[in-house]
Amino acid sequence: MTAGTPQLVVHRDKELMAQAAAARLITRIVDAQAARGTASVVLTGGRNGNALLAAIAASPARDAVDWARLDLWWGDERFVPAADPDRNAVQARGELLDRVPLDPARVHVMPASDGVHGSDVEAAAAAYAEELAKAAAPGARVRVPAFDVLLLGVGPDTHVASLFPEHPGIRETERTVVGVRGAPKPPPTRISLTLPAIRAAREVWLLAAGEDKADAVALALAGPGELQAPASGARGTGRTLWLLDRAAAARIPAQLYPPASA
Ligand SMILES: O=C(O)[C@H](O)[C@@H](O)[C@H](O)[C@H](O)COP(=O)(O)O
Repeated sequence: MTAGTPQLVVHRDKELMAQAAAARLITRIVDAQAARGTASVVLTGGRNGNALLAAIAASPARDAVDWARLDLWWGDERFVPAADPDRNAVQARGELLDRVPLDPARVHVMPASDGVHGSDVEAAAAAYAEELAKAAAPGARVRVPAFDVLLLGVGPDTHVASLFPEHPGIRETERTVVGVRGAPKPPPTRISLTLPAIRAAREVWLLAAGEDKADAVALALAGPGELQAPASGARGTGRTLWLLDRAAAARIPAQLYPPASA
């Protein structure tokens, strides 16, 4: 199996999926910190990403993480005021980030629409690209850190982060962050990492649960191409992992994955 080949893990239901993903993420962070002294994780918006964070908050094993030596980034953000409950960062704080001793300087939120860039979403995206570039390893081809784990929720249209089918952002090959206007999922204005930035991650984990994701998961794994199915273009340099519940996995051709785990 090559690094680009997705691995599928299918759980009984979305609650178990969130708990197992939380256990997996805690372990991955602890391992990265043991190996290199630090870890970096890219968070996703959406219900499944939030459920994963809530499961970490509820896990006694969360105390195994050295929270002060963890960098957090975002894969995408809704471009609304900083305190808006629609913000992915606000939701992440509510589920987990306010309950663990993170170093605030290592929590790299994407700019908000009431920040220094005002309503200029392109300037805001460029500022985030600059922040990522400053944290990149010297000589890195794509100017972002080598994220240990990059989380992505998968939308019912196969979008990931705020990269939607046939939208300009999914075509981006140079920039690491783009401003998005007219997104089909509200709110319409967003900031997103691009596929080149996503593919710089060591591990990309895609999360999908529920019957309404079954067609999207089957389509993305059939590999029609990233313009039509952005999720099919999301892969890590070392590993690409799809974390699913049975309902979301229901339409995957049986030959594509080993027997379900429970
Ligand atoms: O800002 C966002 O809305 C997201 O980052 C988006 O890409 C999300 O992850 C998917 O739409 C899946 O969302 P659910 O997990 O809620 O289905």
